[in-house]
Amino acid sequence: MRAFLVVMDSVGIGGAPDAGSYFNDGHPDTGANTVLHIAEACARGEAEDGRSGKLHLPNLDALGLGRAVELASGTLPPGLGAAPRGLWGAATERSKGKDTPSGHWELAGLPVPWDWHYFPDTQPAFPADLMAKVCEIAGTEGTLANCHGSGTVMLERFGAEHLRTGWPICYTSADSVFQIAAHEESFGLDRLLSLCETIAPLLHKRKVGRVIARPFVGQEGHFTRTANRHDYAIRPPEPVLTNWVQEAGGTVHAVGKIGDIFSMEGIDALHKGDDATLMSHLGDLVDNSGDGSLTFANFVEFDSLYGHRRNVSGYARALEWFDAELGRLLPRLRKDDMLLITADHGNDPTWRGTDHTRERVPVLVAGKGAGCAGQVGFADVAASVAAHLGVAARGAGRSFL
Ligand SMILES: O=P(O)(O)O[C@H]1O[C@H](CO)[C@@H](O)[C@H]1O
Ligand SMILES: [Mn+2]
Ligand SMILES: [Mn+2]
Repeated sequence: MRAFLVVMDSVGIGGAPDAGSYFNDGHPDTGANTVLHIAEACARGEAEDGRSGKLHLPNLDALGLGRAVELASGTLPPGLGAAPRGLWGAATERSKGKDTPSGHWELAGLPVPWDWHYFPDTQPAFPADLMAKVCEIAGTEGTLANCHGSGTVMLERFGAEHLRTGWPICYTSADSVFQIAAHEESFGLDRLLSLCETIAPLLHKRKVGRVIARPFVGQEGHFTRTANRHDYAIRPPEPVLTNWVQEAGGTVHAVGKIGDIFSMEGIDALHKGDDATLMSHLGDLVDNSGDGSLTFANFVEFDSLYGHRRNVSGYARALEWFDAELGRLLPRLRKDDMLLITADHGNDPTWRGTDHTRERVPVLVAGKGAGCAGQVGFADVAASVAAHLGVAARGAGRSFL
């Protein structure tokens, strides 16, 4: 018996009761709904780049995706809504944060027990003592940006100046993050990573969730970010699902960003790469992982390549790719395995701004029961995975199995 917990990063389904307390460009997230709005854009023929027509997700829908959107938000997305054959529901987050660590920690049984520190959307956004420390560690006379912004826009605005001055580009978002972009060759990748690692404890002490290194390459007008991004995240303050499973003797495989998000807490093996590579790692683990193991996977490209970039066609393509891959994975599960698909927050590509959107998320379970689990909490996911593996859950949730 094994468990596969798969997070489709940012694949929200609307309906969050507290969406009005979260913002994009100063406007509340009320009404944001990632899956519904993508499906509606597809049905209107407005997502035709590299794909065509209605959103086609037969495998996710057969697990209950369409019905989960309806349960979460009251509207059935066009093209979805088949009668689910497994156990399905919608989960509501209670942590005060619509970012990746908040979502994943709560899915792993630990609602965030504090208020994250967010930097104000002012210029400068960062306190002077912090920037002085960055300069001291980097050995530069100054820094660039010092504001809220989208990473690709930051490179367009400050990339050339960065090459001229050698100063690191420091920016943030609606999340509790401190991001540093620097050129891999002219500034140096190792130097950027060591700067981020050295400054991280100072930020963590102030309850900033993550320092993110954002290396890039290229010349003015053609800057591109590389896969060498690295997140330095606060360590979860209490044991989470990965620890519970590991302490009970099960092997824990982390696929994708999971290692970073949990600071490697309770993780035995790490499998990294772009989403296509991660899917082949997940396939290998479905074929070969041992009895009692937990595989915890995050597929980030929905969010990083399409959600933040407000690219509706790209997001639809990524969903359709994932769905087709899922169709190849499901028949390979063993009869007592459970595969649970969920998400960590929303990132509605039709919404204003470039930040995440506060939403409910789908809970789609293959291999374990059938029917509607109803409205559940994020932490109930951890309790259910633990229950399936026969491991004692110590978190805030209750099993819906
Ligand atoms: O715009 P980019 O640099 O992709 O940054 C995004 O990525 C961060 C971490 O997921 C988010 O907080 C958002 O700022
Ligand atoms: Mn995320
Ligand atoms: Mn994101």
